[in-house]
Amino acid sequence: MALSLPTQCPHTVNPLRRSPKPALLRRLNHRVCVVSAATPLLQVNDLKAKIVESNVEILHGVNLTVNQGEVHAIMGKNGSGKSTFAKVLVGHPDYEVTGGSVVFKGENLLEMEPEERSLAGLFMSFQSPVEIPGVSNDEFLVMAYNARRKKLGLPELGPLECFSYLMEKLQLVNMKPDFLNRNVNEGFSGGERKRNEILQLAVLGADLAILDEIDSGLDVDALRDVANAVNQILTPENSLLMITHYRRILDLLNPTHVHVMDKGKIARTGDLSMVEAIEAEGYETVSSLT
Ligand SMILES: Nc1ncnc2c1ncn2[C@@H]1O[C@H](COP(=O)(O)OP(=O)(O)OP(=O)(O)O)[C@@H](O)[C@H]1O
Repeated sequence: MALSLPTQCPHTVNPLRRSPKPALLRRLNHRVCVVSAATPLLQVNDLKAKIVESNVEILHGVNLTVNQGEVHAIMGKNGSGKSTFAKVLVGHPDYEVTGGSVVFKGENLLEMEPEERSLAGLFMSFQSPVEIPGVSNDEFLVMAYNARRKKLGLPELGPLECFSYLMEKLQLVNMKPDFLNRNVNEGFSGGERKRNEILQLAVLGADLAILDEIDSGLDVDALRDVANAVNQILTPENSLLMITHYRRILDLLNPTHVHVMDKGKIARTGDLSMVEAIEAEGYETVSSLT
């Protein structure tokens, strides 16, 4: 079966979010669609990258533009390069960029160190969040948050202000305060680690949040909490790039764009209707069009 072109405008308003500033209202396929001012946040052009250790190229020319206020989902077969793409964006040392460009907020992202990328407003939640033995969650969050405030030219928060700020964010992700005293991810269950990643995102804030399979291993209540929190974190000024295999989270986060990655490239871009076709027919449907 051939995939049809999107029947839904990729800029269709997410009812759970504040509307982007409309530059133009257009009626398309009987749906009202807000075309945003389209301020680019991330511009990836023909990005190629290899594994440092083996010299094997995994990304063979990725093209992607994420504008402010957009929610993008990347799907694709196991091993198609989704996580590699996300890790290359945050500067993971296992990979070397061999071609192409990445511009983030008008700056050459590839020239920045991983820490600079984070301070510039890029956040990534890894598929398997790591433990940081000996560092408590609250110490870690306060240190990282104050570093980001410093970068933004804001004064650091003192212990009392930090405590109330962290409590507010804990409530947002529906986590118990005990988690603040525990070492980062040490002894956390798989689902607790994922929730803790969203706590980090809520505390630090981000212009672009990359969530790699944040939904894997979450029970239904945790998935709802995580999606609610992410929907509250999203504004018309920031954006989300999520990697997922499942429709459940897409229904909760209502992406403006859905991409399918295949063999290290974005093979197809559409909307949620494309996910229905994939679920019915599998990824071969998409591959056959590339
Ligand atoms: N550091 C590495 N060392 C060896 N092989 C790697 C490394 N990183 C990625 N690969 C290989 O690159 C390919 C793409 O991996 P990647 O994790 O990006 O896929 P994915 O699309 O995220 O898959 P999944 O849906 O299973 O999570 C795979 O074949 C993987 O084995």
